[in-house]
Amino acid sequence: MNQPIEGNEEPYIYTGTSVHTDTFIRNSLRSFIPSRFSFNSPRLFFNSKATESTLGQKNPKVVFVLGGPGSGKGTQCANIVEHFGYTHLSAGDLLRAEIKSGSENGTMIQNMIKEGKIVPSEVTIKLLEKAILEKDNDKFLIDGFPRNEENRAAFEEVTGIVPEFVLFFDCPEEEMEKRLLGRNQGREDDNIDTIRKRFKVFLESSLPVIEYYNSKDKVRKIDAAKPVGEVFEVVKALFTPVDDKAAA
Ligand SMILES: Nc1ncnc2c1ncn2[C@@H]1O[C@H](COP(=O)(O)OP(=O)(O)O)[C@@H](O)[C@H]1O
Ligand SMILES: O=c1ccn([C@@H]2O[C@H](COP(=O)(O)OP(=O)(O)O)[C@@H](O)[C@H]2O)c(=O)[nH]1
Repeated sequence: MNQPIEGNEEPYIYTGTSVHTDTFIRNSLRSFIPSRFSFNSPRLFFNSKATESTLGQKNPKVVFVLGGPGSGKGTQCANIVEHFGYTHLSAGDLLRAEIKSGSENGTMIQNMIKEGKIVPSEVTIKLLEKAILEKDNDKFLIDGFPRNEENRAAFEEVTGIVPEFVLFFDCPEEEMEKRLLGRNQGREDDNIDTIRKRFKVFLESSLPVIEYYNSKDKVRKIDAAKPVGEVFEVVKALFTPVDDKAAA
């Protein structure tokens, strides 16, 4: 028992079955697993994910909150946090904090935001990962990310996270424009020139992400042009477990 099979000198790491069963599985898998996977990292096989997650053991539940600039994402996230115990991570807030912290990427991020452009995925994903690891919670609202297909694919690849669902706040441009011009948070990008650029980026780059998730039946589209309370009534129903609804 427990003798390595001849010709198999690899260290035994996987502890799920006996050595023989494990060696048999590994030898059987060897013929069709692509060579880029290392047999020294059994976790890559016995995990359902294609690559090792940068989040280690953490496997949080994530809801993406998407919608045009000014559609009310931040406002509704605050309500969801209060009622349902999620942690709110706004990608835009994390990027603005990074500028303020004096980081080496600060100037680049500031210029991108001023132009309404999408910051490189690598930067945003690192900030999101760090925030997820820092918080002692396993339920996150990720607000304003992914903003393009590259963001989406890179995040899934790096973290292994697939969202539970995607909240999409659908709002006409005139309404969003009015809200952004009245937001009054001293944001450098809430001026009419940058707002127009952000709308264009939303239509060209962010809507395809929503279409992608729609094709996977993950999008919950909400009419965000209504007053805050009415929008939240609809949002609330999406977060309330089915059992609770039946009991109510
Ligand atoms: N349903 C709503 N009706 C009217 N104003 C709203 C509504 N939701 C948000 N606002 C206001 O519009 C502005 C933009 O909302 P915000 O939540 O910051 O949007 P986003 O995070 O999508 O950019 C804020 O000043 C907010 O108070
Ligand atoms: O994942 C993100 C989120 C935000 N941004 C930048 O931050 C700006 C503001 O985004 P935020 O979500 O804070 O505000 P919104 O435009 O939705 O009102 C965007 O226009 C982008 O320039 C980015 O590059 N990547």
